Amino acid sequence: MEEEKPWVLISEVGGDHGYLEELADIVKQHFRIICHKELLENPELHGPKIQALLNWKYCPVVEPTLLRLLPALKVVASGGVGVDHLDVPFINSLGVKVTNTPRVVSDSTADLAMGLLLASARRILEGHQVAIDPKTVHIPQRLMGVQVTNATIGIIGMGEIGYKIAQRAKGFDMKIVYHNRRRRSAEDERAVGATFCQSLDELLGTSDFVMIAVKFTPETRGLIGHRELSIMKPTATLINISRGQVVDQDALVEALQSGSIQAAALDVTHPEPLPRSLAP
Ligand SMILES: O=CC(=O)O
Repeated sequence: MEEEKPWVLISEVGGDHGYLEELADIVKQHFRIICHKELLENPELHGPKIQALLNWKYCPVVEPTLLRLLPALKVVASGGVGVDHLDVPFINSLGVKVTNTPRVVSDSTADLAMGLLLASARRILEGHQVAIDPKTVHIPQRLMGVQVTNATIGIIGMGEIGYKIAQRAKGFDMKIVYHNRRRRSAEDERAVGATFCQSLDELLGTSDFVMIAVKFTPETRGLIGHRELSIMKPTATLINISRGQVVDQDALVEALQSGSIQAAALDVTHPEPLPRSLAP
């Protein structure tokens, strides 16, 4: 019976930040869904029934004022790996657990990382522009791009996703170097042909593609700034699949404008989306 299902709060079904109908239908098999708007219409009535809150990075729903309306809440279940959009200590202090979905998105994130690398190296977006806009001047040499085969990829952060990127890079005959808090086992290194760089600077100075795959933490905030970008080769590309805040964005814009690096391929920015003035 519907009444017996536990109540779960989600932002909305549909809309910009909401759940797709078909996903909400899966949730409905196990839960009674209540949306944010419905809760706020009568928080005294609905708030105490809610035991779970479904969330993900783009869902700006978990604030202290909201959580205080939910005395029976047991879990905030966040889709994806990163939980940096949540104040985990505060949520835990209310006796509420926070869960995420590690591993589920690792393959697709590694695929995307390679997609960005290839799109940038092979000028796929520029080629698309030429194909769809007859006014674009077609200078074939501009679309020649840079070679991926035999180029060096430097992976910063060799966790689950970083390692999967290395596996893919091996398939492209790339030379792989990496920097990580902990060195991977000799067996892991051998399997993908990766060489450990004790120093980040060494990786930055030798890589044609610098791939940022670190977790976003206070230690990795601003990891790549003016100094780090200045060490990179002028022909190098920076790829970021971590979080926008890992890179000093002003420094990156400057490095690109001055030609101190060649290109950047970004899955993440800060803020997201970028204001029109900064968007490419
Ligand atoms: O950005 C996506 C994630 O953290 O899973």
